[in-house]
Amino acid sequence: MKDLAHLNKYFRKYKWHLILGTIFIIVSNLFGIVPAVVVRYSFDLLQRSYDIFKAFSGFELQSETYDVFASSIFILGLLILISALLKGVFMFFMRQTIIVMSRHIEYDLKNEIYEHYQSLPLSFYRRNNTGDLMARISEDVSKVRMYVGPAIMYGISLFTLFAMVIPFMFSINPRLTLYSLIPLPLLSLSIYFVNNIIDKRSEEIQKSLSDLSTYVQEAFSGIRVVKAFVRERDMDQEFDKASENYKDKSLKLANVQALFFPLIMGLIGLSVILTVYIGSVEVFNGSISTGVIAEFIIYVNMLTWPVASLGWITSIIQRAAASQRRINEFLNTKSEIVSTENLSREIEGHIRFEDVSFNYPDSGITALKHVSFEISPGQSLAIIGTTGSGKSTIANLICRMYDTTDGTLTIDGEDIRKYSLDSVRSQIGYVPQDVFLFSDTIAENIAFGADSMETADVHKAAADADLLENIDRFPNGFDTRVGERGITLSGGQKQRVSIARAIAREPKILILDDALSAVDTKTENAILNAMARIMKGRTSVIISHRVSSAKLADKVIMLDDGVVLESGTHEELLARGGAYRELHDKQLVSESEEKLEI
Ligand SMILES: Nc1ncnc2c1ncn2[C@@H]1O[C@H](COP(=O)(O)OP(=O)(O)OP(=O)(O)O)[C@@H](O)[C@H]1O
Repeated sequence: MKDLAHLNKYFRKYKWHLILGTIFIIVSNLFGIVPAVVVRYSFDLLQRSYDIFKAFSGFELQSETYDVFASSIFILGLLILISALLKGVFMFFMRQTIIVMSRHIEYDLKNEIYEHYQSLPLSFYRRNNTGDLMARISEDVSKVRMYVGPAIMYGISLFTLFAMVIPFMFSINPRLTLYSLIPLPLLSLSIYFVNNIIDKRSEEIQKSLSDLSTYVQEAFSGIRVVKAFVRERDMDQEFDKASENYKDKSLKLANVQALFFPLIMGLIGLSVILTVYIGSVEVFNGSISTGVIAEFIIYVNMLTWPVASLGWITSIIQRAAASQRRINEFLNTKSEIVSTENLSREIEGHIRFEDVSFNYPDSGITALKHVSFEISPGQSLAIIGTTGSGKSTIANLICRMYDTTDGTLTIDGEDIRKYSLDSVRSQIGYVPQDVFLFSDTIAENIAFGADSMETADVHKAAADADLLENIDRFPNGFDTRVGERGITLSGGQKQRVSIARAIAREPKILILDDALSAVDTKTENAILNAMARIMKGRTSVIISHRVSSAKLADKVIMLDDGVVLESGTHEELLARGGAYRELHDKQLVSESEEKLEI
């Protein structure tokens, strides 16, 4: 329950909704009680009028007695109608305040979680899967909303109604009150249990539905592989299985739901029978009038729903507490990547790694061992190495996705930790290894890195990334939508959109992480030449498996298993005749073989 305390700040924020809502609940309950009292008066009036009516039998006055009775009943009926109307009006206000408050809190909480997610480091995203992140911001928040909305509303209503009605009933007749209320706790308990079963089964359904959608999503994003390997029938059968599982779970839920209403109706019926029986005994004893029986039946009906909702409210609160616990778990996760001095300034692009070692926090893998190198402002550095040698890790450290385990990384002579994260990252153009495009237009994808960008700048970036010719061939040009994750573009086109996005923001440091792997050597050369022009006065880091990417760089370092094997210029390394030379010769041979095959 203490987990729900996180929401108190929101109750404070929306205190007027809560206070007004409570007042509306009390007033609407008051207007609910009035008809019951009026019904008692009406019954008693009927009894007395009938006695008088009989006594005047055969006299002229008899019809007058009837007229008086009829007009009194009319007024009482009108009173009931007005009370019902006013109750309805105040119920409307009650929902307009409390349920509206719950929607505001839901909105605020979602924003709070989303904002917090964004501040968390990459390691957090590696530890938690996307499904879990999404579930906490959608399903868990919805469960919490049920607590701040309906549960609070029905809880206050229940409390105020009990406080008003039960003492009133006792003041009329304690024995009848006790008997008519006996089945109600039973009702509350059974609803609590049935509701728990319903919730558990609903959760199972939710889980099988999410399995089903994950399956479908994966099947469609991998549709190329599915078709190429002719696995459609197999995938069909798998879908059938997942779908059947969902159907079975839904049928099981329908069984319990079918029990819900008969149970409530049965217990209400029991209360009414007890009220009529004990009420009749009391009438015979002369302690109450018959009108009280009718009045009590109304009270029992009035109390039934709130009592029934007690079981429901309890299970909502339990579930909300569990959901809020999960949400708090994420909200209490703090990012260890924080700025020490919030330094925010324009950088020149001087990067220095000093004896840097790095272990990935989750796997414990040592990706870099005592790495040292330096890039002066405006210089370009190529990092060449085999798979898993630690090249992307260097890019991750420069973008401050992680902090070094040992050694220091400085930018313009200042430890990278001193800079504000936004300040560093906004001056870096990063082209990641696994290109990610948003399902938007090409122009929007290129302009993504800036708050606003002129069309001319978008076109210039596309031209520099050697993309213009391709775009001109699309019927909608820059307004071509790239489909989910860029499915409508070729691998090389996607890479070049990603490069255009990075250079469009005119970064001080540009990092290309194996960004030219999907383009041929000719395009690679064209892009690198354009890059040399654009990056004049800016620092660039070109990560690649291919020696051909290193030719134009001012400096080259060769990595192997997290260690810098060789460093120098392309020519120096070739002349040295070491590992770089070996790789160069091997790649030269395979390239000429490829050309021969063509
Ligand atoms: N997020 C991660 N969590 C744990 N270990 C990682 C993570 N990313 C990379 N590694 C490990 O760190 C080592 C270096 O990986 P890195 O991605 O830097 O290599 P790379 O040289 O860029 O390889 P490639 O050229 O294949 O992309 C590898 O052994 C890899 O398994």
